[in-house]
Amino acid sequence: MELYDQKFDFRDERNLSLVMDFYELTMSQCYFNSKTKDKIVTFDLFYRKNPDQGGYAVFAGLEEVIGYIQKLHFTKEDISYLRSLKRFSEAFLQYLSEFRFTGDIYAVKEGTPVFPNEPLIRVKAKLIDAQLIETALLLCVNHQTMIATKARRIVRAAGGRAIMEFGARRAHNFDAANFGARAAYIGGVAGTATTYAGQKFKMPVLGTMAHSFVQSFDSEYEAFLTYAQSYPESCTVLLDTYDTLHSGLPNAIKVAKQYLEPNGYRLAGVRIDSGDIAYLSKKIRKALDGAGMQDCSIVVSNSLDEYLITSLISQGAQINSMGVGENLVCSKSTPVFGGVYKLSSVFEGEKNIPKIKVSENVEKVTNPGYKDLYRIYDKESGMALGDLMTLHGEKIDIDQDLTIYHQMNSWKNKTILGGTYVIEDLLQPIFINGKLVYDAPSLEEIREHSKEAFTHIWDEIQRFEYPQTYYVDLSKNLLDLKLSMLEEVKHVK
Ligand SMILES: Nc1ncnc2c1ncn2[C@@H]1O[C@H](COP(=O)(O)OP(=O)(O)OP(=O)(O)O)[C@@H](O)[C@H]1O
Ligand SMILES: O=P(O)(O)OC[C@H]1O[C@H](OP(=O)(O)OP(=O)(O)O)[C@H](O)[C@@H]1O
Ligand SMILES: O=C(O)c1cccnc1
Repeated sequence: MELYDQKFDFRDERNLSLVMDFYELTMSQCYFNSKTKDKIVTFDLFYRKNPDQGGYAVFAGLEEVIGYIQKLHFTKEDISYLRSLKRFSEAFLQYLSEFRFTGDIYAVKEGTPVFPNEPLIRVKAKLIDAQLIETALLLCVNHQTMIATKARRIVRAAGGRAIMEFGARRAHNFDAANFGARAAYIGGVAGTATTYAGQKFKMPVLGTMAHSFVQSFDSEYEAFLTYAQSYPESCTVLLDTYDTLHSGLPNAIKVAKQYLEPNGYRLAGVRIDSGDIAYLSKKIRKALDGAGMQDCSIVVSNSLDEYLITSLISQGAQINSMGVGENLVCSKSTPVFGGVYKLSSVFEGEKNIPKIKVSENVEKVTNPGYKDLYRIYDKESGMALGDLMTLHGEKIDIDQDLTIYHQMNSWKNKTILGGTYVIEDLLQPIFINGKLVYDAPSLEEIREHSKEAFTHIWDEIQRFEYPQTYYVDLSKNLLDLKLSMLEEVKHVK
């Protein structure tokens, strides 16, 4: 079988099959030894809390999930290693050596705004197949969704000013830098400083210059001039190596006037990387404008995040674009996205038996059953009214009134009048019987989809402070099932 039977922007040639928690393998051997081996089950991947007390997340990481599943196989070396652990029978190792994922996977499109407790990925597969992919699914989705969400927040704060992703040097490792750049692009940044990400994911690469460049010349002027001579059409100089206002700025203007402009070019930009950004940027704007350089951009950087950016803009800082590193690529304020993967049902022949995970903490009680997920839009405004989980196969007639229920309480419900709404099936087929059926969009298309999808989400959901909670509701059938299962569990206890 071809490792990749689909065109992707990025192909990871590494064999990452064993990037799985050891218990996936030990449990799978138990399934193999028991009659549960070929049992068909369903799992949901979902998360419980929005990052940064925000109102949403941006789903990302699916393409890497697809790549992993397509390639998932155990090589001779993998099998030898597993044998050396003395935990696995020869029969099971033989089974693993022929293993390929054979199940169905449905998922939300990358870039889609998503909300707590709804299935972002739904797996229907043999128990072993569904178990073995758990770690990779969570790893890819948790990382990239976290970064895409952070990027979206930073881009929103920037209010139309371009954000450059500068994080590779602070990223936790190579993959975090590259996939972080990819996810940031989905979240709306203009490009990345990480050249590899540009090459592999076909996203724009951007950048200015470092302090070391300026330091390496005898004078700051000479450094700026040398750079301008090499890149007369796209020269952005760094002002703060010695003294932003008294050395960097006059030298930048001097290079513009004495070299660039006489040769028919303009100084593209100046970057500030320390000091009081609001104060300095205002002074710099005034000086540049006074020198007839209204088109020269002011780029700022220095541990920026969505809150600092909001503050700088409210202080009247004169900023055209920003470089953001550590707070974006490490999602410093919310460094973990808590996606989980829970069993939701088991098939016995054609019969589907819903399963629930109970917790003292009401928020941690899972939504049972093999489910579908719909987004409901107001027909007139096009705005999303909420998301609805139903039992798989429940039909929604958009000409009829639709009552949607809170995830725990039947008295908290809302009826949407028939004819006033439209629905979107959010779970797209990705794999059917192990075969990839998804025509993966390009990264550019994913980014566009994300931007467009957010125009349907009310601003009240997207704001940073105390955002409104987006409705993620249940159909009556699903709520009744959940409540009756909770009652049953109470009796069992
Ligand atoms: N006007 C401002 N309002 C709020 N925060 C600001 C403003 N100007 C700069 N900042 C932020 O304050 C922090 C200042 O960082 P820091 O204390 O390291 O000073 P610095 O200017 O970077 O000094 P250094 O010369 O050591 O680089 C940065 O995160 C920066 O983005
Ligand atoms: O602050 P962040 O949001 O993480 O953005 C990246 C930072 O990395 C660079 O600094 P660094 O001191 O590493 O190198 P430099 O000499 O190029 O400034 C750059 O100047 C930014 O300040
Ligand atoms: O191009 C830049 O200015 C840049 C890139 C990475 C980190 N800091 C700055």
